[in-house]
Amino acid sequence: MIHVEKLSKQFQDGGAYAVRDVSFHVDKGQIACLIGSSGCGKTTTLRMINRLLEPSSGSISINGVEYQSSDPIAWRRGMGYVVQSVGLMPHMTIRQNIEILSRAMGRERSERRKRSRKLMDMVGLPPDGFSDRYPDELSGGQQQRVGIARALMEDPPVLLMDEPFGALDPIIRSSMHEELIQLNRQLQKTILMVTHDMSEAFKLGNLIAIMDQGSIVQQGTPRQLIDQPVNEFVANFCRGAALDLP
Ligand SMILES: Nc1ncnc2c1ncn2[C@@H]1O[C@H](COP(=O)(O)OP(=O)(O)OP(=O)(O)O)[C@@H](O)[C@H]1O
Repeated sequence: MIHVEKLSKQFQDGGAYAVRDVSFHVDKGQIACLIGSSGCGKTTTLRMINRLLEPSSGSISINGVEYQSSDPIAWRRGMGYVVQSVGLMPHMTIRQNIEILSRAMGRERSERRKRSRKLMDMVGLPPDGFSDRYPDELSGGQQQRVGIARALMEDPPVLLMDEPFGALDPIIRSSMHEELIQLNRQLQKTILMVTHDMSEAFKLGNLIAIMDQGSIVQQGTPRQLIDQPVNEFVANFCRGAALDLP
């Protein structure tokens, strides 16, 4: 579904690589996690997939369509993007925030209403109580749910998530994890998530790619990484988080 091949990014010609020769494949319905320490190239990889950044080299395809051969706007509409800061419009109600893209696309009001209400229910924000509230009247976890509903509004097959739960306290974070797993069982989206939390990656990811200095050091299922780490760096990453695995 998401196929990335030898993707690289240098922000300056001849400069250091922010991302170097990154390749991975995420199947439909899977959740893949990119994990690594700060500055290792996770966000840059996600931004290239969303075409917010032009790769220096390499290829990306979604469902067999190469990004070079597709229109950037159409490409971006095929994926929802959820970021840690959520980025809700403070002067718009929750419903308006969720509907923002479909309104810009000229979808009919009744169709929009129906879909945004369904999504609010799905992410655990009953529409009768939340539709007309403003973002600053919601908790961090509730705002994050709005961000997820907004990303799903146009029903994109792919969800890109950049540290979506990073700002949440551990208890809310854990319940958001459960909800994301449930949601994905229902919707069968293909999710690529950036995190720096290995427990989160182990809990959510069918595929985990550990990055260091722009490159993937190892990728595999949680079990593969724990049982066959390629080096001490991977073993260290897995050590603490592995205790939570069944
Ligand atoms: N616009 C830019 N211009 C120049 N260098 C950049 C730019 N954006 C990112 N970089 C550099 O690219 C490297 C990778 O950054 P990136 O944001 O992808 O890391 P990250 O793994 O997402 O980090 P974090 O976990 O801290 O968000 C870093 O060295 C960063 O300084």
